[in-house]
Amino acid sequence: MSETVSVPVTYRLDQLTVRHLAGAIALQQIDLVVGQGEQLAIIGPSGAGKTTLLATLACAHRPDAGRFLAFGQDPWALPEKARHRLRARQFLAPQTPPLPPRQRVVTTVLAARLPHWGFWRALGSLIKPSDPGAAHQALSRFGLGDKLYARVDRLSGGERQRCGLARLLLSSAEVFLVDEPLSALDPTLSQITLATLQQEAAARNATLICSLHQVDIARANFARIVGLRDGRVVFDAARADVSDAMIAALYQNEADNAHAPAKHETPDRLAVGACF
Ligand SMILES: Nc1ncnc2c1ncn2[C@@H]1O[C@H](COP(=O)(O)OP(=O)(O)OP(=O)(O)O)[C@@H](O)[C@H]1O
Repeated sequence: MSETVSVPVTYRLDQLTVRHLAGAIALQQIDLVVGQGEQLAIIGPSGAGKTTLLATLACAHRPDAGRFLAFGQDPWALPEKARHRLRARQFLAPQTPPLPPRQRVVTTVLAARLPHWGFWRALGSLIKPSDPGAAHQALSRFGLGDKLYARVDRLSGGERQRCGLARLLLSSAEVFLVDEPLSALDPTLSQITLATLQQEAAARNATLICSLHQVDIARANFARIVGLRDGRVVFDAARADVSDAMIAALYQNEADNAHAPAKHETPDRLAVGACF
């Protein structure tokens, strides 16, 4: 983000370092400024730190060093309740949303409204969905209108992923942090899904930060691209300034490592499944 443009800053990271519980550094010396309403893609090889960065921005993962401000505040200097309120302004959509398997889709999608409902309305909606029309509309935008009353565990992986994103539409979040939303989708659904996310973000001037493995899609659809590798920002540039050589360097040696086991594929993988 250009410092001369006077839009409110959603995130400011200065020399941020993040470790996982095991002690391994996942992000190091990250400098990043993201303005309200900006849309940017984070790309980089597997294990680069994309998911960790999104979790950190969502205030789900505490940094170890450096400065982190979300909406101008240091979330980790706030009391827990205030930090929770800050989290509620953001929607973190994980790659595999942790949806209750036996629930109907309509109930799952409407859960995005729970923070705004009182106890009795929330309880009542579990028995009789309180606004199925809104859930249907959100699902339809992701091509899932016919799944309103399906059970979550009868959905395909890609349907489940879009069901999680339909929740995002019903949230009141000012920031969408979306982790690999296209990983289980075919090319047509990928286009629909990304267009829906970008339109919704633009319509409510929400900040959209999306991690993507599809480099071509990132370059075609996002004005700003951040390249991460080994936990560091390799480039943070306008799309027009991202060259094929920069992309090649970002993914260099990926093919050599293709058969090595990913070191983060462990059962204790960061639990950032919540949508706030
Ligand atoms: N719970 C965890 N405990 C320890 N290390 C972890 C944990 N989760 C991730 N890591 C490590 O942190 C680094 C960044 O992982 P992260 O999942 O953020 O990368 P990524 O770019 O999202 O990868 P992918 O594209 O494969 O999803 C990796 O080295 C990974 O092994």
